[in-house]
Amino acid sequence: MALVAHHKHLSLELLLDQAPPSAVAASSGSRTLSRSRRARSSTDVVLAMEEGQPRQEAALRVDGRPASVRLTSDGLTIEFAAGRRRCPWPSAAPSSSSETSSEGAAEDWAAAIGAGIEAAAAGRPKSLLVLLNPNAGARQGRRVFQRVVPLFKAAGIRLTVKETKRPAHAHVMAAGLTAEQLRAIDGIVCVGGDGIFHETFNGILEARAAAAASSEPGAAELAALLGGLRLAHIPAGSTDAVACTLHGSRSPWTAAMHVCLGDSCPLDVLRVDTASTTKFASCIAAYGFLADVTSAAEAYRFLGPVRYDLVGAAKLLASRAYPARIRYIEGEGGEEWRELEGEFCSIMCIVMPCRSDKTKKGMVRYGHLCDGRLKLVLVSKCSPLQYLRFLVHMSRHGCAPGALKYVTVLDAVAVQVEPLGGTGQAALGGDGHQQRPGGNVSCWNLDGELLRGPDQRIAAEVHPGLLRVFSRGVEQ
Ligand SMILES: Nc1ncnc2c1ncn2[C@@H]1O[C@H](COP(=O)(O)OP(=O)(O)OP(=O)(O)O)[C@@H](O)[C@H]1O
Repeated sequence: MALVAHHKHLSLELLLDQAPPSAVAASSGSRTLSRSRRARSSTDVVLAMEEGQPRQEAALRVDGRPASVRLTSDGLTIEFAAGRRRCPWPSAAPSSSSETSSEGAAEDWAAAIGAGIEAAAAGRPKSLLVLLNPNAGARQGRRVFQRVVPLFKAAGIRLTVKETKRPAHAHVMAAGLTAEQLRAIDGIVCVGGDGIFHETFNGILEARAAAAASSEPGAAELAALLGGLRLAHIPAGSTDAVACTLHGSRSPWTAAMHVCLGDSCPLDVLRVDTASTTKFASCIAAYGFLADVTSAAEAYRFLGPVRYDLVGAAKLLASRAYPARIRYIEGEGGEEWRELEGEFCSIMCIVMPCRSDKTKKGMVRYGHLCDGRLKLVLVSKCSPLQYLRFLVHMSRHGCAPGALKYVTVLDAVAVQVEPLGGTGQAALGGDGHQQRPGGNVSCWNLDGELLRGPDQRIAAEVHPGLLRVFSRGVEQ
């Protein structure tokens, strides 16, 4: 039995093994069961039922995307996501409401369609933990989240919301999730900037590694539950490179829609080891210019996101270069370590394309979410004007090999960096770097979070698909 809805812009199809009994009895051949009326959207849908078309699968899809159904006093309400050319998703899920011929028929249809959705939408989450940073970006985290809550409600998703109270709180909350708490959720939604997403997945991966290494009873289950979690980023921060890269848009509705629809894809993660700690980055590990800007901008947080532009301009004029020794294994079938040494304004290990308002096509234009590689970008010592040229070029075209003489771009799977300023050890001062006898030492910036500590030598390696995220990648 198939339920088909016709509309000039939409196709809606419900495929069921078995029709609801009373609905089948009420129909003969192909007939219109109910007529639609204008609801919250301008979409008119006519539901028609066709008999004698046995199908193997059960699904309710509108334009190929899963939809949900609710039985209200008005009749059936079918809610679905419709893409638009300029804004990928609408500001609220459009719905179509249909008047049914009788209350009994409406109930039968609601039950049948609901069963179809259950069967078709196995990947859609039912319950989510929300970690919200109210101080992210322009302190609009709560307001942004309230605007997308109706989407989660429409999709029938239960939300448990926890706000962060201080830096690193998301890390602690994620790392402290018990097996019982994890069994009750299908994923974690991070609301804020790249920082809260970074802290959350670092907490998850840290707890997962500890559980995997433990022989305690229940540790294996805990590791499996942590490994099965999907993460989402609803953008409300300063840069929001994670959401921009996962969905090609900085829209919170787009990000929320991908969660509601249960989209899922693997994401590469960079493991960064220092002598004393292990951290993970999903976007970028950067030494030099970016870390100096992030570190100095901390003092101007009250200015909001504009602090990065102001501090960035000052750091550009100062244009520091840092001596370092770099070893790397090339991405294309490489096994041997290669080595180079020099003075660099910037050393960047870019894991995902890193799209943002400043680099709309990505810092790495043709990068992937899960290709097991990073782009090693080395900007050799240069003048402020040359560095500005690099920034403008990267913002327009991304980092590509051979584009600028003083910029080296390499495909790699593993990188080791040893700062050679002074003793190779940085004691971080207020502005993130400190003059040493023998040269300067900067610090590492992982997804916008500074890697504090005296020893800035790192060994970094890409772990393909270590995380799962609510995304389908960027649709062209
Ligand atoms: N309640 C809180 N109060 C103060 N800081 C917090 C709070 N919750 C999280 N933080 C910290 O805020 C920092 C930035 O968070 P986030 O990335 O979400 O926002 P952002 O505005 O985009 O920040 P950034 O520009 O630094 O990336 C993180 O280092 C995090 O530890």
